Amino acid sequence: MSSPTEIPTYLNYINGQWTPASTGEVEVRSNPANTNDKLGTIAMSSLDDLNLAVSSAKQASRAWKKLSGSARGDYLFKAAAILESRVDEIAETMTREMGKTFPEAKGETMRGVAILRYYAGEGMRSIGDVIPSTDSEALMLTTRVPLGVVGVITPWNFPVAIPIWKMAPALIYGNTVVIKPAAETGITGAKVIECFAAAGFPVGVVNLINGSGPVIGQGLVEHPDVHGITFTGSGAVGKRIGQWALARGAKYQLEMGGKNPVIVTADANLDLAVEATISGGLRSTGQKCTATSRVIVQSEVYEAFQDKLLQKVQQITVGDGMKDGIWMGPCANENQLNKVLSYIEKAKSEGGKLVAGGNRLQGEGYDQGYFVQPTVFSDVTTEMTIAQEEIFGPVLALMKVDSVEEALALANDVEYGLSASIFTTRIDHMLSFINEMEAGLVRINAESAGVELQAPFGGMKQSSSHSREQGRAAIEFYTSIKTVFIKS
Ligand SMILES: NC(=O)C1=CN([C@@H]2O[C@H](COP(=O)(O)OP(=O)(O)OC[C@H]3O[C@@H](n4cnc5c(N)ncnc54)[C@H](OP(=O)(O)O)[C@@H]3O)[C@@H](O)[C@H]2O)C=CC1
Ligand SMILES: O=C(O)CCC(=O)C(=O)O
Repeated sequence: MSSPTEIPTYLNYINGQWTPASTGEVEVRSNPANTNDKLGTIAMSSLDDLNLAVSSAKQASRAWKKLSGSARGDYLFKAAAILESRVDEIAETMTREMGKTFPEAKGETMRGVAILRYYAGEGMRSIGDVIPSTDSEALMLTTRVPLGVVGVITPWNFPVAIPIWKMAPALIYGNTVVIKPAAETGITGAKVIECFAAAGFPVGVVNLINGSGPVIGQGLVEHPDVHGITFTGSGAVGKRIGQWALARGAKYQLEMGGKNPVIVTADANLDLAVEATISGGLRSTGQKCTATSRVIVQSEVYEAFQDKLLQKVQQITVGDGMKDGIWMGPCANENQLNKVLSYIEKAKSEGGKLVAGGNRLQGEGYDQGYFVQPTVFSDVTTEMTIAQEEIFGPVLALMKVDSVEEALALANDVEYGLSASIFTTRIDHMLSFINEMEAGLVRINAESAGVELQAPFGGMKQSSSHSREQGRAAIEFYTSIKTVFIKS
């Protein structure tokens, strides 16, 4: 642990240089498992700094887009190798900066490596179609061109994977990038960019600017030289970003919240369903947009499922994610802790039956951190706040239904539509679920979280701007189609 006078300062990365903010202001980052542990400071930038970052990205754009896809891919392969070589150090920074356990942080960092390699390969794949022309002497085809400068605004909950799954496709398809990571995880963000810098990307192709959302985030969205904005975070901020971007004709992509259900039918393998509910709902302290938060169980197995679930929940070890044997870390920050505690109080006052947890953890090892017990409510009904709003914490709401039809109606009775799971052994239930569930990601006999980098990811309803990230789907956002007609 460093003393406050020794902590390092993480600068912006603009035009190939590590640069302090013109304001001279910094913000200290501390460990949510132990707030006495200070990791370092990040720059709190101004719009002047942002203008420099965007102008550097704009200047780099012409030469970057002229490179072949395979040449751009080589830079991504180099960044992947460097990130992989620093996996332990970057994962430890992530754990100390936002609380996720070290094994999870390591898994996420390796996922970043895999995403970089996947998109490096994209530089060699087809980007268009040949379309028969009505003129037999002409050739008609589509190609794709980059947007130009892409602004990337990312949250704190996946501080390596999300920046990379936005930057890697932006770069491989020929865009230059200005990223503003959540200030909450500005140091992890800076370390990711160190890997890009060390990979030797041409000056200005990748720029990092730390600062607050309302200043730097909004400034990026409103900047006339930023042609595309990709955002993951809250619905409230996302919707405003969409409006600002639309108002000036910029392309935008928003990934926002979820209120993801798991349906457990009477014929389900209950042990499997319990494992997946715990993993999907409580890993990362429930701070995933894909986290399970509603567990809709058929009445025949409701009591048996609840008993098994509670037994497993009691075994969860909560503590500092750097320690061996800890399964669940703290909430990422004080706001998150307070948000979770207030939803717990609301659930109690609205008639939810608290059957596990419900409190902030106190005592040795807990007092300097933002720890909350894994919490389960039973007898939750759909009009209750905890059945409707995203909590982003380790809280599960159990709901009882009499039929699979009722389960599906309940599962769809929210404004979100990101991910959903069903546990069943019956093919007719699987098919009803696939057809009727209003979610971008439907999973059968598997937890609601867990995204594969090569598949499209995104939500329906209020969960996204209806675009998809990751896999080949990313090309749709990061490029424009150009239709070409050639005749001699
Ligand atoms: N879908 C998901 O994966 C996520 C969902 N959330 C949900 O949002 C809740 C609140 O979390 P929070 O971190 O406050 O989420 P925000 O939506 O505020 O933050 C996400 C990103 O947007 C930036 N931002 C904030 N305000 C603006 C703005 N006016 N213009 C442009 N960018 C802005 C933030 O910057 P900065 O933080 O540096 O100010 C951060 O980089 C969570 O409890 C959870 O419910 C949160 C994170 C991820
Ligand atoms: O489930 C996952 O792996 C991805 C979750 C995610 O994208 C998010 O929480 O923002």
